[in-house]
Amino acid sequence: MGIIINETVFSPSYVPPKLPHREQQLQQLDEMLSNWLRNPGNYYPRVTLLGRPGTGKTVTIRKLWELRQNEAVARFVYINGFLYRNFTTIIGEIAKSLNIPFPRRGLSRDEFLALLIEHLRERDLYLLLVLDDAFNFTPDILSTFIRLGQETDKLGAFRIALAVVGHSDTILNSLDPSTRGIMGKSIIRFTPYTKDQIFDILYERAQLGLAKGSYSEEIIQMIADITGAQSHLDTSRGDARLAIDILYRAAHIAQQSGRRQIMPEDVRKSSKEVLFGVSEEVLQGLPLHEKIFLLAIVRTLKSTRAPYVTFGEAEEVYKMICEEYRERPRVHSQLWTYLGDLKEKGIIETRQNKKGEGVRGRTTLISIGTEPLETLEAVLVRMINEELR
Ligand SMILES: Nc1ncnc2c1ncn2[C@@H]1O[C@H](COP(=O)(O)OP(=O)(O)OP(=O)(O)O)[C@@H](O)[C@H]1O
Repeated sequence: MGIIINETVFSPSYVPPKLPHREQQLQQLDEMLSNWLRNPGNYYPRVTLLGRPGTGKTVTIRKLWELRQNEAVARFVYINGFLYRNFTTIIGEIAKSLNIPFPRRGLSRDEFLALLIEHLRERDLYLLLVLDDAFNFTPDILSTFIRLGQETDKLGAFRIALAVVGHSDTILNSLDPSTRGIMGKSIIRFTPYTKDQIFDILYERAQLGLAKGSYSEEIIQMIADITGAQSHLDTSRGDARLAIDILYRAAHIAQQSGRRQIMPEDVRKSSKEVLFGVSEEVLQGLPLHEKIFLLAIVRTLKSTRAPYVTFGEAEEVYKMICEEYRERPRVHSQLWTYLGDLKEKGIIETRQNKKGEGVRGRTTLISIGTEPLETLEAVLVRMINEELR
């Protein structure tokens, strides 16, 4: 049996049974929408979901629908802004998902909109319209659909609830003030996932999709470390999609090589496929002893085949390499400075060990997640040799 036991778990449209760390957002959405979904028509609910890519906006709104669809009178209509950008394709797609016969062209925008509302009234349909990745729409088109929800039919019913999904406030700021006013302040924010949060998400996904025993907590942690944000304010990371992708690719690589377990090197390879690896220029710019220290980390990781090494282990190996090269080792505190710099440059990751990880006391654990060790070692050795020649 292979490592990946359920492919669908890794597909983009999959909605997992649980959404760790999105309980609050889900509840907010529920409060804003579920009454209307059950008993629509009296008002126009609208909400904006904002957050960086991969922070769970789409999956959270899909989850809300999954939870409420049985009791809902309204329908769910999902429009992806990457796929449908101009007015006629959007309105055509709405009609298609409601099974409404609709002319493709020949009407003005206002006529199309009036026709849609009329069809909704005739068939007594209500819809929760989700405009995902709405930054792909021009402000003009977005405004049109925001305003559409304000229209009532002949009987005075509001037929539409609207969820606009985007990456940042820019999407609202680009609207004219009165349309922005319609969306109001009902914004739900999705902050970048921290390392611990990504860990939880990945662990659940691994349990659902991978064979038992094919992954270790350390492997999951390793991926969480390279993809998770340092804090909720760190917007350069925190993308759950990327993390899941790396896990999937690593599983695939391990499976392809006929193994039953994912190894750290699989993670390095797969993350290199999706992240930018370490550039040679950055390596070249490091001081000689920072290079040697990095080489020590690489060699320790290689020889132990573990995802992490301790600072102490790396320091030992560093001293040995210095001896080889007949270099005087730099002092302990200098190595700490190097470590900080290597981390800053995204070449290594560090974290404090947790209890029971087989290391006594609190130690700093060092890992390299984005570059296969072989290549890194070869490049470093070449650079160090050149410098010492
Ligand atoms: N809290 C979570 N629990 C489990 N899986 C999650 C969670 N958040 C995100 N994911 C998963 O991460 C991936 C990306 O999530 P999603 O598509 O919802 O992100 P998004 O914020 O809509 O991103 P984008 O702005 O790029 O569209 C999906 O596979 C989703 O299932």
